[in-house]
Amino acid sequence: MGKDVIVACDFSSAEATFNFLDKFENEVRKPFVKIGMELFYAEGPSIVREIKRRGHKIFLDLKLHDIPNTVMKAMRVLSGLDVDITNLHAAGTKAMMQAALEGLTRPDGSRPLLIAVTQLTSTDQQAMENDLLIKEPIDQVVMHYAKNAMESGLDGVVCSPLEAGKVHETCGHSFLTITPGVRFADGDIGDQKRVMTPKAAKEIGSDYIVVGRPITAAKDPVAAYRRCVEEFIG
Ligand SMILES: O=C(O)c1cc(=O)[nH]c(=O)n1[C@@H]1O[C@H](COP(=O)(O)O)[C@@H](O)[C@H]1O
Repeated sequence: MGKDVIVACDFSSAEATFNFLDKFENEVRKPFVKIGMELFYAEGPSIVREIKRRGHKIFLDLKLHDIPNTVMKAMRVLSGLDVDITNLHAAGTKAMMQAALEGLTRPDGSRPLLIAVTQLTSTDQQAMENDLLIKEPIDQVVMHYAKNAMESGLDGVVCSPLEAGKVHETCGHSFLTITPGVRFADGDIGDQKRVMTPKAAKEIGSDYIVVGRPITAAKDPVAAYRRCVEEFIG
């Protein structure tokens, strides 16, 4: 899979999601779709099958974080869904990540890509220090979690584009960086803290950008998607 723009379909129903995806029917590049907690909790596994049937690649973003046995068994269930990428929190430890990988691997050896969330892009240094009591600089924490994920056999991390270059330096260029926290230069940041433009994310070497509201809340979502593709892929 090459560089791509992943569209976060943070909607509360299948109807709203398909109304949105219908707008992209004539696009040459079919959007890579992220299904997150809101949509998955509302519609269940059937939404994954329906979006897949329409020919979209899928990143199932449920951010698992629990004891290793629970995550292993949950991942075993998710391995029955035909998704391309799924994720968990690196903070769950290496033991949890290894158990997740075991659960996600199907009897024939195939599996979706497994990606670890490092520090959420809505977290800044101040929140890390005050709320989480983590005193190290945020990029060092991200690199440490990225190394843990790599040593656990995962395929990459979710981080801010700000950290993507350093993750590749630390973990190699085939270790994927999937980067939310993306905003146009003239856009509203909202609850995100560590942000970059699609163009800057390209320059720093992100493999995928994840973009939600700048596309879903735009007056013309297709134009906003094309702008992301143009800036990030060219
Ligand atoms: O795992 C994620 O996708 C994720 C991790 C992270 O650190 N930050 C983050 O924003 N996300 C997701 O990326 C999307 C970003 O959406 P917007 O802020 O609307 O562009 C949301 O669906 C988030 O759940």
